[in-house]
This record gives sequence, C-alpha cells and structure tokens, in this order.
Amino acid sequence: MMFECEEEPVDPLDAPKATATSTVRSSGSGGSSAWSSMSENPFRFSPDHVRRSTSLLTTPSSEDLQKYATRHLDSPTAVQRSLCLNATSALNIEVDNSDDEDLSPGSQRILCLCASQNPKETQEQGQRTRSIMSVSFPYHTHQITEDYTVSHEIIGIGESGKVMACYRKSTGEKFALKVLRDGPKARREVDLHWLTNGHEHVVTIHDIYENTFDNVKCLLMVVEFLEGGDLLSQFENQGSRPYTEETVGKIIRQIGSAVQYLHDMNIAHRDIKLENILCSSTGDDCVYKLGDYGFAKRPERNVLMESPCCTPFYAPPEVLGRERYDKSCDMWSLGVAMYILLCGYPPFYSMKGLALSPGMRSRIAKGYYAFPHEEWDPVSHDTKEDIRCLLRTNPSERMTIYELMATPLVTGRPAAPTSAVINIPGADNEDEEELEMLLEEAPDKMEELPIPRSVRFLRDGVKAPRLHSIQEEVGRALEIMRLGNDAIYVNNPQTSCNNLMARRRTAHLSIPRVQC
Ligand SMILES: Nc1ncnc2c1ncn2[C@@H]1O[C@H](COP(=O)(O)OP(=O)(O)OP(=O)(O)O)[C@@H](O)[C@H]1O
Repeated sequence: MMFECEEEPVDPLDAPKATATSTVRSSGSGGSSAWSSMSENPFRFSPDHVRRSTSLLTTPSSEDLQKYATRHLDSPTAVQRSLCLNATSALNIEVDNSDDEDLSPGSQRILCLCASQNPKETQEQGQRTRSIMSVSFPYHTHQITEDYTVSHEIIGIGESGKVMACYRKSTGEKFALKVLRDGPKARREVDLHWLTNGHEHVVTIHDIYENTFDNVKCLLMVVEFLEGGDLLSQFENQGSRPYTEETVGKIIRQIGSAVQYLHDMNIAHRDIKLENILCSSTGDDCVYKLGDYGFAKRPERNVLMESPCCTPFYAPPEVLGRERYDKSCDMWSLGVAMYILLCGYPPFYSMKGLALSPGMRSRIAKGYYAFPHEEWDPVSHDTKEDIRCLLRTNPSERMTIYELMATPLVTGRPAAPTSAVINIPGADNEDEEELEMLLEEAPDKMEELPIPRSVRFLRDGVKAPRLHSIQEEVGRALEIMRLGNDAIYVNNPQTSCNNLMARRRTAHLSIPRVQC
C-alpha cells in the first residue's frame, strides 16, 4: 500500500494569520512578562506584558484532525492511527532528513509512505518493512504572542539557549518554550521530534512557530511543561544518593520504550543523558519523558552515523574514536545513565575533574570502569551484567534496546543482589597524578596500569554539587565534539591555556610557555 501526496501547507490548527511585524504592548497586569515587540530578538525580553488578545487556536474535532492527517500526513501519530495501524497494525517510518534538504515552508509537504500489508512481518523487531516518509511539523507562521504569553521565567538552560515558560492564552495552561535559530539543524530537531510526538514517554510538542526577530528567523517550539524538571537536577536535589533498582527499572522501562520507538523508526537520539530525561513530578507517581532531539539523526539507509556528538560522560568509544556508529550509541548512553543512577557517579571520568581528558578517553575506549563495593554490593548481579552488556566497547556486541527491554530490571522480575565487583589492581596507589600522566602519554598501556584511588576520587569529587559543574565543562567540550553539525573551533596551541597544555609545555620545552 502506498500513499503519495503533495499539498500546500494548510493547517486547520492555524489561527488567522497576523502580520509578521505586529507590535505587542504591555498589559500591566499578571505575574509574567513577555516580548514587547514581535520584531525583537527572542533572546531578549521586555518587562512588558502581552496585552493583545487575538483569535486563539480553536480546538479541532478529532474528525478534523483525522481528515487533516489523512490529507496532509503531517502528524505521524495521526497518520499511524488513521491510515496504517488500523489497516496493518504496524508501520515503520523513516524521515528523509539530510542536512542539505530544502526545508523551506513551502517545500515540506512531499510525502511517500509505504505500509506493510503483513502484520506478522512488523512484529519482528528490527525486521520491519521499509517505509519512507518525509514529514514536517505544521509550522505556524503567525506570531506566537497571539496564542501564548511568553514569560521571563527561565525553566532551564541548555546548549542551544534558554528554555522559558509560556502560557496558552485560551486556557492559562503552562508550557515550556524553546527558541531555536532556524536552519537545517533546528528543522531536523523539530521534525524528528515531531515524528515521535505522541509517544507517552516523549515530551509532547504542542506548537511550532516560525517567527522572525531582528531579521533572525527562529523556530519557537512550545512543548509540554514537566514540573519535576530534568532527572539530573532531581537526582542531585536528593543528594545524588543511589536510586533503588526498582526506581531505575521504572525509569529505564519508560525511557527505554521511547528509545525503542525511535530505534524502530531508525532514529538515533544521540544525546541521551539525565538532563534530557524530564520528570512530570518529584513524587513517586513521576512519569519520565525523553526530550531534546538536538542531535537526533536518521542515517541514510544502511549507512551508519559518523558525526561525533554526545556528552563525554555518556559518549561511547566509537564516537570518541571517530569510527562509524549507529543507534547502539544510545544504548551505551543508557548504560551510563543507569550506572550513575545506581551509584551516584559516572563510570568514566577525568581524574582531574575535566570534561574529557586523554585518560578518560582511554578508559572509555577500553571500557575500563569499576563497580566499587560500597555502592554496588547491594545491586543485583543481573543489573551489573546489563550494564556490562550496555557498556561493551564493540557496538555490534552491545545490548540492543529490545534486549534491554526484556531484562529483569525493566520487566520488574526480581533478581538477587550479589557482591560481584570488577577488581581494580593497584587501587590503593596514591600517586594519581603520575598515573594520569602515564595514561595520557601512553593510553595503550592502560590495561597494565592501575587505576588508583578512583573510587575515592569519585566519592569525594564527582558527587553533587560537582556533577553539575562538571556538566558545564562538558558543554564546552561538546562544541569540539559535534563535528557533524557546527563549526569547529580549534584553539591556538601557542596561546591556549589549560592544565594539560601547561603540563605538555613543561614536558616538551619546544612549545613556548604561556602564562595561564
Ligand atoms: N518541557 C520541559 N519541562 C521542564 N523543563 C524543561 C523542559 N524542557 C527543557 N527543560 C529544562 O531545560 C533544560 C535544557 O533543555 P533542553 O535540553 O531542551 O535544551 P538544549 O539547549 O537542547 O540543551 P542540551 O543540548 O544542553 O541538552 C533541561 O535540562 C531541563 O532542565
């Protein structure tokens, strides 16, 4: 069965269009502030309130939505529901999403969708019928302030800027607003996120606006607001105390189901980390959702992804090693997230507290980490084995999402705790500095070298609040690692100042000393 359509971007959800340069003035009431002028840069705010109240989004009937989805095939959720799932009970979707793609609003609606007639085939994991679909979110082109009051309140800060609170005017409901500079990368983030929109453990996108501020084209992404914030903050707020296996199982069950959904669509998230797992609340009833598709990618068919991304704490060896990699990098990151939640510190770290040191890189490459007694003795053998399988350095040997979802941890079947531990030879060696230098100079010798005091270092050094401040370093390191997406900045070795350079200068006097 194949459908093809090419339609003009008509959106029944759209309110009547406003002029792109309309100015919004202060209302002087209420608690939140908003953009004062629609031609302003969204990264800047006026203390004024939005007064203007124009036509708001009308809630379409489910019939309208169904018709819309059938006609425009813009919403994969609706598409799946209305076109495919009823007919075949399964559908595999791929987004044609190369960076060079012409993603201008008028050119987004070409779609080719193939659905299997054979439900059995679709039940086999990883054996799904190939389907191809180019999908784009139905962007609104009118001003966001017609529909939402944008607040000063900052919900979170990420790599791509601030995430702010906004309120739907018709209902007063709170949402999170993420502002992205328009471009292929932002379009890809929105489109891939939109493809998985509707999954219960994916942060829901409600609206996207294409607005221009100070001649800068932006995409404004209105997503559901999750009151519990991100999982890293939640974990740190309770003192980075290890979670029980039951809690970690619940988190992985929920986030794993989202990852499985992505992987079924041949999408890799590529930035799974605790900051990108959002929590509906801080209580026991918390629902966990996957957000931030800033690095998500769908590789060309049968082509593995090559652009290094991920946060160093969570980065698998093939990413650091610039080898080709695929969705299995998400599995590594899940393994790292599980490890942190179960003990309170990451499996790979720089002994100097850097984002990514050569020593850390070596340990990642070798898969060299430990399960120290104090935190890991209460953890079951099965769960430690799961982590070992997730942190396998060879991506082809790494546990898949389907295997992870079938583990006792995720399914909830109890397993007995054991005290199995990876033995670290020389763990009492105090001369950490010397060993770190040796590792940096001769990473291939790492297996022969003891990892000293690592357990104590982690207990003393990387726990909250340092975990968060190290993440800032990590953010800077990411700039270098994201070769596939943005410009690369290389520091001038003659003028660059950091501890490693300083040491290297001491070791190799040919490099001139610089006062750091
Ligand atoms: N929907 C939301 N509800 C509540 N908090 C949110 C929401 N979206 C984002 N945040 C908060 O904002 C932070 C940054 O958001 P997000 O990860 O989307 O931004 P980013 O710029 O893509 O960041 P990065 O690439 O560094 O992960 C999150 O870690 C979280 O604390």
